[in-house]
Amino acid sequence: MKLKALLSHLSIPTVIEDDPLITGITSHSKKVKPGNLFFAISGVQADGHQYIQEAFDNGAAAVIGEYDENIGPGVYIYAEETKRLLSLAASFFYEEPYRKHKMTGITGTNGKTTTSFLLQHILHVHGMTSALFGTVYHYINSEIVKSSHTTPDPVTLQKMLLRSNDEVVVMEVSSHGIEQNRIDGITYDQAIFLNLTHDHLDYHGTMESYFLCKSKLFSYLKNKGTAIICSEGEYGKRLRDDLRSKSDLQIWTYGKRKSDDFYIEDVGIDSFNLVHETLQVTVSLPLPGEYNALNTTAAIAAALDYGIPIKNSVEYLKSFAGIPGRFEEITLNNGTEVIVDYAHTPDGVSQVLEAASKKAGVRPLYHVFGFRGNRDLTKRTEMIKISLEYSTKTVLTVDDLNGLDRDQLLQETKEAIPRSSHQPVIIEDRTDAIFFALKEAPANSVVIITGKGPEKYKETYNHPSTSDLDSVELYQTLNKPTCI
Ligand SMILES: CC(=O)N[C@H]1[C@@H](OP(=O)(O)OP(=O)(O)OC[C@H]2O[C@@H](n3ccc(=O)[nH]c3=O)[C@H](O)[C@@H]2O)O[C@H](CO)[C@@H](O)[C@@H]1O[C@H](C)C(=O)N[C@@H](C)C(=O)N[C@H](CCC(=O)O)C(=O)O
Ligand SMILES: Nc1ncnc2c1ncn2[C@@H]1O[C@H](COP(=O)(O)OP(=O)(O)OP(=O)(O)O)[C@@H](O)[C@H]1O
Repeated sequence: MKLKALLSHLSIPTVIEDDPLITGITSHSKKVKPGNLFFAISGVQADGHQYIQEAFDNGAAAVIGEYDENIGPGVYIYAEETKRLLSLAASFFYEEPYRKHKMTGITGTNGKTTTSFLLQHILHVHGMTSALFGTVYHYINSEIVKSSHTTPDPVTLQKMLLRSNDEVVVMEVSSHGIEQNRIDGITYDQAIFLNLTHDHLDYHGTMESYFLCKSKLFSYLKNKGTAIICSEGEYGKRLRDDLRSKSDLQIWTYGKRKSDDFYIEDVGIDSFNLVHETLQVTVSLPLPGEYNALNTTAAIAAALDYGIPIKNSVEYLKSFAGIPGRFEEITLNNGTEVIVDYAHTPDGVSQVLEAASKKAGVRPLYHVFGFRGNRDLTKRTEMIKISLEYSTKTVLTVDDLNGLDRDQLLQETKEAIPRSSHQPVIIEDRTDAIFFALKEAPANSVVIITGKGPEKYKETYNHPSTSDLDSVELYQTLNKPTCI
């Protein structure tokens, strides 16, 4: 593609003489290959304008930056909002690959992974191929691809859309992805709003700006595209009302009220009732908890929008095999049930502990969790309070240091503990904390470990490169009953 054609698409006015062939697009100077177009971006950690010389040294054909002065030895083009332009340029360069697919974007504080797995399962059993881009992994052309971001950077994202030959692409869309324009240059057929609760305030500052960011996903819908909105919670209702007043979208709500287009009732341990128009069906819960009845309903509604009858989806979900680290269960030799879950927000922890305590009934419930360094500090006290409320014993440990000093994270964790007669136990090493809970919990109890799900431990533990489930399995092995 020629540079001038690309600039014209981006509506960047310029009078340059050269019109070099652009061989690729990047915003990282070290990834520049000869003939690439480099976008200089001012980021959180670094300023791409400092690397323009390096980009030219590596063979950049041209650079687009936000400094209104000629920088470097080659073709430099001034433009505003290089983050947005990078995404638009990548989409145009790869010939708008979203057009090959039916595109689903899923956003919300919690439940994106769960809902995307449920929807993908329905699509597959129905015989539709689908890609999945998300936190646990990306899945393209029936192959698993490692995921470093929930919503990848724009160039990676456009390459993935190009590479995928799948009929549908189901994408988790994070608020970071929206805020950083990673999804610009994509138009969605359907978008799902799951919920909005306390998280990421270190990044968004206030719930209001977090909401405005999340709701922006719906401006990427095509004309008459479908908005599927959970109307539980104030933000879902607000989004529904905002969209109803100013768009020509098909808006479907789901929730616990009869006024919802998809209405759920009688959520039990194993099943719930779903009502849509004149149809009433009993749905077997693919995962425990009322929140999963809502996630399931979102997936069923999305599938219906793609032409899959509700009764079929309900049938297909009976063979759903679960999701790594989302209410993943293992039973110990002494009858104790262990649940590994990814809950890492106050709402997530509250929802999963409610489901776990229903499971436990009168049996003791032990909860092991910790916090990630350098992340939203303001949610921590609330999470500990919720844990103390539901659990017989709370064992606090460390999640990931994420660049923070271990002692500092422990100090911050201690400071987050609310005054209460019922206090948590603190055990620094995560594996030790898990072993402690498994040993201490009487036979036939329930132990829930939250925060990391399937992720491997990183820098902080005595058993690095294991996951919570690995630690539970290691405990089982070490405590095998001996046969006489
Ligand atoms: C805070 C944040 O989100 N940062 C993301 C952002 O980085 P940035 O633009 O601030 O980049 P930067 O590191 O400051 O560098 C600025 C520019 O200089 C360039 N540079 C830098 C160094 C160099 O040698 N040469 C060079 O050209 C960089 O390529 C970049 O263009 O854009 C990058 C490319 O898209 C992301 O990789 C990076 O994600 C960081 C690593 C990250 O951890 N992000 C997390 C918080 C995130 O995005 N998470 C969400 C899920 C959240 C959730 O729901 O839990 C996700 O979608 O994954
Ligand atoms: N609808 C929901 N409402 C509240 N909590 C939920 C909901 N769905 C899932 N959770 C909780 O949140 C945890 C994370 O779920 P999931 O991975 O599906 O969310 P996510 O939005 O993809 O999170 P992330 O983007 O951080 O990976 C689950 O393990 C569960 O404890």
